[in-house]
Amino acid sequence: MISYPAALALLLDGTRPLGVESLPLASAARRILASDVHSPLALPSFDNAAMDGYALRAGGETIAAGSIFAVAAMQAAGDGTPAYPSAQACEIATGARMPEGFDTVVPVERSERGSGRVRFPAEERRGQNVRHAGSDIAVGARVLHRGRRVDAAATMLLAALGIERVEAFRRPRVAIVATGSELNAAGPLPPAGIHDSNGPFLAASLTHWGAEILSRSRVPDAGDAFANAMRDALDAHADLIVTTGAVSAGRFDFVPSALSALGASGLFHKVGIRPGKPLLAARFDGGPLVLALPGNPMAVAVGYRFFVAPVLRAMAGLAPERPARVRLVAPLGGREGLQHFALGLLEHDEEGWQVARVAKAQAAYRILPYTEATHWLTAAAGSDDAADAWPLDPADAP
Ligand SMILES: Nc1nc2c(c(=O)[nH]1)N[C@H]1C(S)=C(S)[C@@H](COP(=O)(O)OP(=O)(O)OC[C@H]3O[C@@H](n4cnc5c(N)ncnc54)[C@H](O)[C@@H]3O)O[C@H]1N2
Ligand code: MOO
Repeated sequence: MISYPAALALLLDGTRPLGVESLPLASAARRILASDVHSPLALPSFDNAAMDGYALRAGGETIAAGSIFAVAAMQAAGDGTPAYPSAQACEIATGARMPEGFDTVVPVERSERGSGRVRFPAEERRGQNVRHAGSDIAVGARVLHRGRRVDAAATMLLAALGIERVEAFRRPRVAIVATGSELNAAGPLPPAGIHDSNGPFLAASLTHWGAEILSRSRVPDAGDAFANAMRDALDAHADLIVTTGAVSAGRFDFVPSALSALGASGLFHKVGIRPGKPLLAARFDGGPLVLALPGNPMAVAVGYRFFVAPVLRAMAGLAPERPARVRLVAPLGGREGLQHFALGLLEHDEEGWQVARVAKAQAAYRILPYTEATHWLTAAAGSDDAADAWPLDPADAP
């Protein structure tokens, strides 16, 4: 049986970054940048006031308490007047451009206004409350890296720089096939029926990642439906097909033989992990990778998190994810020789340090602990009281 690191290496070896497309910023939310972004502007682009108040030419290092200045003008945000050559002081709004030669802003709360003049009762420092051009970002600086997700913060930055289009990796095209004659859509169930939860889970996870879902089907354990779903996915030029169920050792576990009958070459079947051991990977020559996840819900969650997600990262040109190392409240446990993926909760100890606890009552068929967990935990090399912690959803990983 192949180990998890060896299985992952096989998958990543055969995965290349997808193509690149240019997108308007408004359509780029959650996409992954395919090239570095350099700033076309300085930010701020001009010296401006950090407070509503009075812009001054200070003269010396300080402005003595009780100083009186003549007020010549009002500089509002958006005003383009470059200079007031004969003025000592002008009223100014937060964000308004500092007129040429003005170097200091005194907030309005520390001023006493008279007619045509202003008095400052306390001593003030030269240079205060001015936001200098380029003090956030210099022209030409590399501000976002290739591989960065266009999240809300990146969107704010790109918009501030006036960048209208970005280069992003094409979205991976994924087909989802849930197998099982027991599966039903939401609604009343027949006596031995269950609701399909793996299909909706994968669709939600992949959508959140930013994949394009080509199709999501539910097929019984007999007949041609599975083969037809595979052919449809091939015709639609899927990059990846994710199936669930029918991959283990039982009489109805037809997925391995069906895939090989369709011409897919097996990469591995059964991995030294728990849960998710019966997982299978195959590839259609010149076509999509197939990840056939075992049917139990936690085998699907692990299959998505530790097999599908690393492939999605590689398709977006991203380096492998690095987990955080956390202190464990109690050892992870688990059987020797298998790599265990345990649901965990990051909590705070009495002193406020973050520590990890393994979620109670985990089993491959139990869904409730998954909804209560915050992270996946795996054993950290050489330590019983530490673990590697992976955000529950890989879309949240940097
Ligand atoms: N004799 C053996 N039996 C089993 C083995 C084994 O090695 N030898 N492995 C066990 C493990 S581990 C797992 S995991 C399961 C995986 O089996 P399959 O991939 O063949 O999956 P199914 O038998 O089709 O389903 C397993 C389980 O999951 C439920 N299921 C399936 N699809 C869905 C879905 N879309 N939504 C919700 N639940 C689903 C299904 O009803 C079964 O209860 O096999 C063990 N057995
Ligand atoms: O993958 Mo199975 O769910 O290990 O029990």
